[in-house]
Amino acid sequence: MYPVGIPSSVEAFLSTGIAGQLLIAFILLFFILSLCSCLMDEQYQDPAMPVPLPEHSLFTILPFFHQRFDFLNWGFRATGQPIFQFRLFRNTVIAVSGEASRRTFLTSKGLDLNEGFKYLSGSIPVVPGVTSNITSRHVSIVRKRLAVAQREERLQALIPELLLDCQRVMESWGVSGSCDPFKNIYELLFQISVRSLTCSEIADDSAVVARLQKLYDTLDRWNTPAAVLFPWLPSPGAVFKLLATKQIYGVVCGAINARQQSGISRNDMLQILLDHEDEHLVVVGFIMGLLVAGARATGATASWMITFLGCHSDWKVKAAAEIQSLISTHSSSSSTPSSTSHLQNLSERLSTIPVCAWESSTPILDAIIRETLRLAEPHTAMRRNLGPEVQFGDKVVPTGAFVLYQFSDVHLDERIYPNPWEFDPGRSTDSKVPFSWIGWGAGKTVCLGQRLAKLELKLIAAMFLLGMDFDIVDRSGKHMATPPRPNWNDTLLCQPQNGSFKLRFQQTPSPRLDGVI
Ligand code: HEM
Repeated sequence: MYPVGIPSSVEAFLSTGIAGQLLIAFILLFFILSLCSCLMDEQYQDPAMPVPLPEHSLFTILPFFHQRFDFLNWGFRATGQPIFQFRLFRNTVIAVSGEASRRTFLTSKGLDLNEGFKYLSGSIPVVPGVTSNITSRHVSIVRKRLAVAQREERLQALIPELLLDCQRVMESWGVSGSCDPFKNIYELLFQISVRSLTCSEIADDSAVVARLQKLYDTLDRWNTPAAVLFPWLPSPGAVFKLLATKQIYGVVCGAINARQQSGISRNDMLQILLDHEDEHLVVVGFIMGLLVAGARATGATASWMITFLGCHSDWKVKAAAEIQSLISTHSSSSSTPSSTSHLQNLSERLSTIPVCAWESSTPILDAIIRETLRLAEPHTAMRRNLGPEVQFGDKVVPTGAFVLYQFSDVHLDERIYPNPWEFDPGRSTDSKVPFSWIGWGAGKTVCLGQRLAKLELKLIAAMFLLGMDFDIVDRSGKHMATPPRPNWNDTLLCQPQNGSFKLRFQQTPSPRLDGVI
C-alpha cells in the first residue's frame, strides 16, 4: 500500500534530506505562483486595456527589477505598442511612452506618486509601527519644512559648512591619485546631504556618517523583488532591510534625544524641525525619508557630472572660467589666504559668493547639470491610479493600476536630442515638444529639493574645477576623451557594469586662483 494523506506526506517530506526539502519547497512554490499568475493572466484580455506582454507574467519580475531599461524597451518592441501592461503578481502595471502619454502621465490628477513608489520601489525606509503610520498630513508638513530648509538665508548659512565638508573629504583622498567617482564622489555627496538635512551631531562625526551610508546601501542592496512585492514575507531581503531601517531609526532618534536633552540650540535642520515643535514622526520622517531622496539622486548626478567634465576639457575650461568670474565679482581680492591649504583657501573664497549669484549667474553650470540629468538620470516615474479611470489614447488605465513612465523615452529620443548619447551642454533648449526635458520632474510633480540639490552640485563642481586637475582614465591609465556610456539598467547610479574607468586627480597647488586670490 502507498502512504497517502497529509500526515504521511509530511512524514515523507521530513525524512528527506535538507537538499530534498529545499527542492520540494521550491517546486511547490513555483507551482503555486504559476497557478496564481495563470489565473490572473486570464483577466488580461479586455481590448480597452493595454495589450499584455507576450511573456508569461512570472518571467517579467526579475527583468523589471534588475534590467528595467532593457525590459521596458523590449516590452514596447515586443508588443509593437506605445503602451503595454504586465503583472507583478497581484498588481497590474502599465508602461506608457510617447508625447501624448507623457503629458497625460505628468498631469493626471488621479495618478499618485507616493502610492506608486510605496508599492513598486520599496526604497523608502519604513519602521513598522512608527514611520508606517505617516499620513498625508505628516507628508505635507515635511514638504513645508523642506521649503523652509531651502530659504535663501538658510542656504547662505549652509554654503560655508558644505564647502568645508567638501574640503575635508577631498583632502582625505590625498594630494593625487585615482578613485572610483561612484564611490568617492557619492560619499562626498552623502556627507553634504547629511549636513543639509540632519544635524551637526551626526554630520560632524564621520564614523556615524559612514555607518549611516552603509545602512542606506544595505537598504538598496536588499531591495529584492521578494522584499518589495511581499514586504510581509520574512525573506532575507525584508529581514535585512528591516534591521538596517531600525538601526537608521536608532541613529536618528539618538541625535534627536541628545539635542533635546542638551538644551543647546544649533543652526541646522534638526533645530528648524524642533523649533517648529513638529511631532516626533515628522522629524524622523523628514530626516529618514529625505536623506534617501536627497543623497541618492544628488550623489549619482554629481558622480556623472564630474565624469563628463573629466572627459570634456572644453566644458571644464568654460565652467572654471565662470566660477573664477564669480569669485572676482563677489570675493575681495585683498583678503589674504588664511591657510597654506589651497582647498581651504578656495572653500573660504567660494563661501563669500551669495546664493543669488550661484543661482542666477552660472548659465554654464546650469547647462552642464541639465545635460547630465538628461543623459544619466535613470528614473522610472511610478504612479498608482487612485481613480477614476485614466484614458491614454484609446486605452484605459483602471483605478488601482500602477503606471510607469521611463525618462529615457524623452531624454534619449533622437528626434528631440540628435545623437542622444553624446554629452553636449551646448544643445538647444528651445524644443517645441511639450515636457521635452523633465530632469526635475514636471506637471503635477516637481522635485521639492531642487534648489538645494542644484546648489550642492555647483559647489562640488567649483571645488573640483578650481581645486583639482582631474580627468577620466581607462584601465591602462589612458585619458578617455569619450565618456563611458551611462547604464540605465542601474536604477540608482546609472553606473556602467564593469567599473572600467577611474577619476584621476591632483590637487592644484594654487594656480587656478592666480590673479584671483
Ligand atoms: C540631483 C538631485 C535630484 C534629482 C535629479 C531629483 C529629481 C526628482 C524628480 C525627477 C522628481 C519627480 C519624480 C517623479 O515624477 O516620479 C523628484 C521629486 C522629489 N524630490 Fe527630487 N531630485 C533630486 C534631489 C532631491 C533632494 C536633495 C531632495 C530633498 C532634500 C529631493 C526631494 C524630492 C521630493 C520630496 C520629491 C517628491 C515631490 C512630490 O511629492 O511632489 N530631491 N525629484
